[in-house]
Amino acid sequence: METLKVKNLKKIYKTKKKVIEAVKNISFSTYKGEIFAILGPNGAGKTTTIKSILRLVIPEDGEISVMGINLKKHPKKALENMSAVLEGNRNIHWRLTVMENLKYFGYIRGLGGKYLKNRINEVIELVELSHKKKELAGKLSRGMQQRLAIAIALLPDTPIVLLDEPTLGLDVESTIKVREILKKLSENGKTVLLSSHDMHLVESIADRVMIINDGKIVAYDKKDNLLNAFRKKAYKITITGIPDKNKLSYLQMYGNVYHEDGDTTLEIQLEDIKELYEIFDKFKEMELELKHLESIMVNFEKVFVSLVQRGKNL
Ligand SMILES: Nc1ncnc2c1ncn2[C@@H]1O[C@H](COP(=O)(O)OP(=O)(O)OP(=O)(O)O)[C@@H](O)[C@H]1O
Repeated sequence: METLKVKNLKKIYKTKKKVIEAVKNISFSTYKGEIFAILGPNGAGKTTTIKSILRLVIPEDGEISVMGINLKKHPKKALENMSAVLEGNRNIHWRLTVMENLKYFGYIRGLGGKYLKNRINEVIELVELSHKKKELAGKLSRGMQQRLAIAIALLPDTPIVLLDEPTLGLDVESTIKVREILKKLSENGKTVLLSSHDMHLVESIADRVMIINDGKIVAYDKKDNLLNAFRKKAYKITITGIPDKNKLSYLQMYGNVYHEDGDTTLEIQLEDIKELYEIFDKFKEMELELKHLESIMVNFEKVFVSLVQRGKNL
């Protein structure tokens, strides 16, 4: 079931000095029970996309619907279906305890009575902060504060949860905890939309990924498809021995060359698998002996760097 639909989103910021096209023309959908990650370098437009969905910024163009409800026409109704954890610590009150924070923000959101009491117990357990109920939020570790912010956002039990850089600045242990929480949310049928720089987070939990750069979509697919497409085109070729300088510089035109156990290894990325056969023909011609061929192990970081920083297409 489609939960969010974003079509041709455009957002321009105008400052005195310049006009910034933060989001140029972005379209995507999210579905029930999935973790959808927006990945991109600094300034790519991730936060702007999330804020547009939450109507915290008003886009110049595009259509957004939330659970089938048009956000522009029925903002209140559409927004009721989403909760969000934005960057920074402003989501919690440092001078209130964990419990007080949950009650306070629950009341602000119009929740109360039995529902709020039960829901507080559920979310506090989910984020594993039951043992810190009476602790001042300001005294918690950064990771626990983030878990509290997530718990607060979850109080209204909405079908969609948006998180901007949920693991930014967290240590490894807290990152793993947040990862587990997000996984549980998706297993419970929620749509989890997150933005991140954190390749490990995306690799470990995202179902689908949208990579954006400079306000535009660079890739939009299932995470496994992105990894597989890349895997098919990245190879490590070992050549027997160490060829002369001329042949070495020829190899270097193709990619990264290094020596290992008296042999020579070439790492290449191909646009098309056909190129591999052309390379083998050329090797024959140059009397280079092919010893071994294997696909390179790829992680998401490699996919990301290749797509964004080198501007290569899969
Ligand atoms: N309020 C604003 N006024 C002017 N320009 C802005 C504003 N907010 C964002 N921008 C600019 O819009 C572009 C996209 O910013 P955005 O914060 O959406 O990117 P991001 O991918 O979330 O990056 P980061 O990871 O650094 O937060 C950047 O060039 C940024 O400088």
